Amino acid sequence: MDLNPPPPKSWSIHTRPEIIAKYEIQERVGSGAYSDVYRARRKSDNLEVALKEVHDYQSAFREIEALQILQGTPNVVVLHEYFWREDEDAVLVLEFLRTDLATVIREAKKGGGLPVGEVKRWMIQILCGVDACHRNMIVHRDLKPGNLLISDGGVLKLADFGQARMLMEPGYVVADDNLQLYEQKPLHQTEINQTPEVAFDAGSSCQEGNANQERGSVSKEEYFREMDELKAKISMDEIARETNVHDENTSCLATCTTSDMEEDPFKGSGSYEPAEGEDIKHGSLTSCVGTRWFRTPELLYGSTDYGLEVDLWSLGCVFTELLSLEPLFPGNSDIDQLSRIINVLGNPTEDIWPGCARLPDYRIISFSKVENPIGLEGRLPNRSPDEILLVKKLVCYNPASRATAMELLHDKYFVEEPLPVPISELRVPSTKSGQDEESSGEWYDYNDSDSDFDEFGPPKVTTTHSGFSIQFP
Ligand SMILES: Nc1ncnc2c1ncn2[C@@H]1O[C@H](COP(=O)(O)OP(=O)(O)OP(=O)(O)O)[C@@H](O)[C@H]1O
Repeated sequence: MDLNPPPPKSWSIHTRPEIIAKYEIQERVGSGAYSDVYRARRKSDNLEVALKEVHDYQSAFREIEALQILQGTPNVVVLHEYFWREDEDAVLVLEFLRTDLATVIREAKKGGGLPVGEVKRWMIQILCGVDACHRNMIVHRDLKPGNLLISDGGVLKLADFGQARMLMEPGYVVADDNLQLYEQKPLHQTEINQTPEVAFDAGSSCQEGNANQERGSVSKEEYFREMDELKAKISMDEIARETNVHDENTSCLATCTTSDMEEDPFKGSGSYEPAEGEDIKHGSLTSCVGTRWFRTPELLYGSTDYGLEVDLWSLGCVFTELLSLEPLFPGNSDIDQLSRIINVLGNPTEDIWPGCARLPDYRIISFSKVENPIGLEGRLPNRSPDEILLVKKLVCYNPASRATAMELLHDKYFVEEPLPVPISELRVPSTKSGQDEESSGEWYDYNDSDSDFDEFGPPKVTTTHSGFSIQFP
């Protein structure tokens, strides 16, 4: 007897003729804030794929745009094609990746740790993926172990570009004097899925008579023209929606304006709204991005003109987790998140982080002086000085001081013994287990445990001309 309930008939993906004509949908394998993901087989050649149905327009647009630009990059998930008809959710056809780095970490914790050679190989692959994004001026904004998917052969791929932003016009690629290392990155070509032809369903299907017509690969110019048309269409829709989205200068913490005083001031801390209302031309981005545990201090203090460096902080948190098998800053609210960071790194000041005092929420929330911050050494007690140094290059207050992905790829850590193991020797879990941030069951393990927030006692809230200020004793 089959104990699994039949899938609800209302799932729109099951009723889309253009999709079921080409793909046999097998099971739902995951869901996120804006999407449902299904495992499926392409009928023509039996290829296993992931169908990601994205329920948010902007998130779908961002993911498609970023993945198109990054196509052919070995450490970024492959987008085979996508379907996007008017008035329906976008469905992205992605290569299917069975597991992720969160599962690797969880398994390692159960099974006695990760050998240094494996840690290095995972790190190199992540760095190659992030470097490819940053060369194209794409900021991912949601790097975390659960978004680093892994193929059966051990190739790690950045995924979930729903919050990604392009910081420059498409086509801009950062030059690098030393491309050699990037090209020589020690990936095994045979293990890399060949990038398939990308078919554009969106542009054609929006036009009468062309629905569901694949057109094969198109030139870059044609692609950007299509994207421009799509953007114009989206912006019309957004006008209607922007009346009730975040103000572009409003941070998660800064939901605490005077008019919101009757509401819980920490309400915004769990909010991961898509970055609507952003004005990239004027350098204004939302600070409500990413998953809290991996979110930078500048975002927590409400910055709206940040850059690629936000990914580098997240990368440092991921690396620390690979080394310690514990999340570095598992905050349970944005304020708790900041307090955990301050307990490790000390209070941020203009001396170590020029410009911090000008961040929107820097004066709104102040913490008592932490006399003896435990430092990253304290969070990585059994790791080598080289490993701690590597993490320090990323997990530092001043965004300008964070090392780039390319700089880290050149770090001597990766060429010293023990050397990174070949990809074929990585131990790859055969399935995925749960999620890696506060929405997961694991969150409860951290929720009441060592929250530094508990130590602060009740905050003192004072009304100011711009809102209010919160002082922790
Ligand atoms: N290509 C893929 N192959 C296999 N599983 C995938 C693939 N892409 C996504 N998934 C799984 O589907 C789930 C949701 O995917 P994803 O994180 O991309 O969606 P999201 O709505 O953007 O999520 P989030 O809430 O993290 O922003 C995750 O568990 C992820 O591991």
